[in-house]
Amino acid sequence: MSKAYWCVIPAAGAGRRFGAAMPKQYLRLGEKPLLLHTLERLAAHPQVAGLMVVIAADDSYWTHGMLEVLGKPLLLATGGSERADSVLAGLRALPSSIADDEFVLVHDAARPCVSAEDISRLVARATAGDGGLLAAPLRDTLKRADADGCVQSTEPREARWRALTPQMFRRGPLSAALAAAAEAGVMATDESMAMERAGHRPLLVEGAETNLKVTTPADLLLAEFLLARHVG
Ligand SMILES: Nc1ccn([C@@H]2O[C@H](COP(=O)(O)OP(=O)(O)OP(=O)(O)O)[C@@H](O)[C@H]2O)c(=O)n1
Ligand SMILES: C[C@](O)(CO)[C@H](O)COP(=O)(O)O
Repeated sequence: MSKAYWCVIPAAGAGRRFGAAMPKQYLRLGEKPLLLHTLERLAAHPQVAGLMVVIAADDSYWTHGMLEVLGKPLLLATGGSERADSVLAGLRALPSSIADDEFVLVHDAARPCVSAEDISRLVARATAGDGGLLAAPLRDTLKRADADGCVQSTEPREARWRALTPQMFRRGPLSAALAAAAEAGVMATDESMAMERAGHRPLLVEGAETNLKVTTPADLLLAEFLLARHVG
C-alpha cells in the first residue's frame, strides 16, 4: 500500500473579496458547506493520512460533527492574520510523530473541486524530488496596468503558470522557510514562494483548471456547477 501523508488545510480566512455575511469556506455549496466538500475530497484520497484544519480563533461556524464524517484523523489548529501564518501554525500543530523529513500536503479550504487524479500525480512527482505544487499553464494574454488603469505592457506568457494547491514539501524545511519569510517581513502567498526564497526549486505539476479557488461569488457558481456534475 502506498504511503499516506498529512494535509494542512488553511481555513482561517475572512473571505473579504467574496463579501458574504460569513467566511466563504462556510457558504453552502449544494447541501453542505464549501469546507466540507474540500475535506471530503481530501479524506477520500488513499494517500491522505490525516487532516490538520486551521481555523480562525473567532470561528463560530466550525461544527464538530465534521469530525466523524470524514473517516480520517482530523485535528484543529488556530490560524493567523495571513494565510502563511495559518499554514505555519498548522505545520507546528501536526503530531510529533511526523518527522521533519516527511512530506506534507497543503491545500486551500477554498478549493473544493480538487481531483483525486491531480492529488495522486502531485504526490508521485513531488515526493520523487524536493517537493512541488499543482499549477496550470497561463492560457490568457497577461497585461500589466499603468496608474491610469490602461495597458502599460503585455507580459510574456511563455513559462508562466498559475499556482494551485495542494503544494507538497517536507515538514521541517517548509516550516523553516515560512518562518524565515515571516521573520524577513515577506508575505509568502504560497508555500512554493517561501521554499523558492529558501533556495529550493519546487516542481511544477500540471493540474486541472477546474481546481479553482473560490474567491468571488462567480467562483462559487462555477464550483457549484462542477460539483453537481461530479467533475474532479
Ligand atoms: N489568514 C488566513 C487567510 C487565508 N486563509 C485560507 O487560505 C485559503 C486561500 O486564501 P483566500 O482565498 O485569500 O481566502 P481569504 O483570505 O478568506 O479571502 P480574502 O483574501 O478575500 O479575504 C483559504 O482557504 C483561506 O481560508 C487562512 O487560513 N488564513
Ligand atoms: C495558495 C494559492 O491558492 C496559490 O495560488 C494562492 O496564493 C492563495 O492566495 P490568496 O490570496 O491567499 O487566496
